[in-house]
Amino acid sequence: MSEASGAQGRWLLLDIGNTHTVAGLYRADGRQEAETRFRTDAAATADEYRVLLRQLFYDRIGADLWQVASRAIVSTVVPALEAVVERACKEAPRRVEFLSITAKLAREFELAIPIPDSLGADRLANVAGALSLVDPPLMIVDAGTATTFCLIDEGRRYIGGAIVPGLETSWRALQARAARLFSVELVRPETTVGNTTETQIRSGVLQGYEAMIEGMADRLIRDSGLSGATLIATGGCTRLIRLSERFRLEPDLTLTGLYQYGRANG
Ligand SMILES: Nc1ncnc2c1ncn2[C@@H]1O[C@H](COP(=O)(O)OP(=O)(O)OP(=O)(O)O)[C@@H](O)[C@H]1O
Ligand SMILES: CC(C)(CO)[C@@H](O)C(=O)NCCC(=O)O
Ligand SMILES: [K+]
Repeated sequence: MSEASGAQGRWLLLDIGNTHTVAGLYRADGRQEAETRFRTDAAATADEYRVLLRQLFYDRIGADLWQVASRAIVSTVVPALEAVVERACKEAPRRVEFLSITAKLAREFELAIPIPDSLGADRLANVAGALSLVDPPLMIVDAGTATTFCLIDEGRRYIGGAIVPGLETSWRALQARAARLFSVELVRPETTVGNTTETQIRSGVLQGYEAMIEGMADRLIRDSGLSGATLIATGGCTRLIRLSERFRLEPDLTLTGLYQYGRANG
């Protein structure tokens, strides 16, 4: 078998968030070969997506993504980009099957909520990913543009959670409204007691956010009755803060879930 044909049948996994898109190239056996991250542009065209993805992956795998990918599995929380990425796949030089995560697809958990279609595709993927790693009950926190919490009970039922403005989202909102506050590099301070504007911002924005996540986790577990739940954390913001040891960090959780959806569907 030639090198080129040996590298076919890869799965392109795309987690399109409101701020960033994470793209992974996976083998059908679940092994990750490459990952890349770029800004989400809700106005991007199918041609732009195809070229951008080809370039980003060429740097990592030294091959043309569109020659090696056989399918694309996509979670998007930006509705306009679903059709765009589907077209990018359709117009690729070789056939790339397109699968978009919705509440209607086959999955290995139940959605025990009144409006299943309203749940973000990234959260569906997170639940699928978490269940492939640990036994329920479990709670997921994903800290991005928004910070989402998802609760899954012992019977593999998603029962609900919470949505909180993201760390950077809330800090930017405050900067826009407070005339005397200025931008600082978000480096975590060891103490919550700041004695300059700069150190107080670092304390409040970073340690304050940790306190929110730790406190919300306690309340969600208390109110759901899911005592003993395993706590899983993901999202780029988890790099800026330090959560307690009870959180298991899984940076690739959403991609892992997209892979699980791919296995359950086709
Ligand atoms: N690979 C990375 N290297 C350094 N910092 C990162 C990285 N990924 C994320 N971050 C930091 O974490 C923040 C949030 O990242 P993440 O990608 O999870 O969320 P987002 O892009 O803000 O949201 P969304 O996933 O909703 O688009 C970023 O703004 C950045 O400060
Ligand atoms: C909450 C976000 C923005 C997090 O990315 C996304 O999952 C979303 O748009 N969700 C829709 C609302 C919901 O999940 O209930
Ligand atoms: K995300």
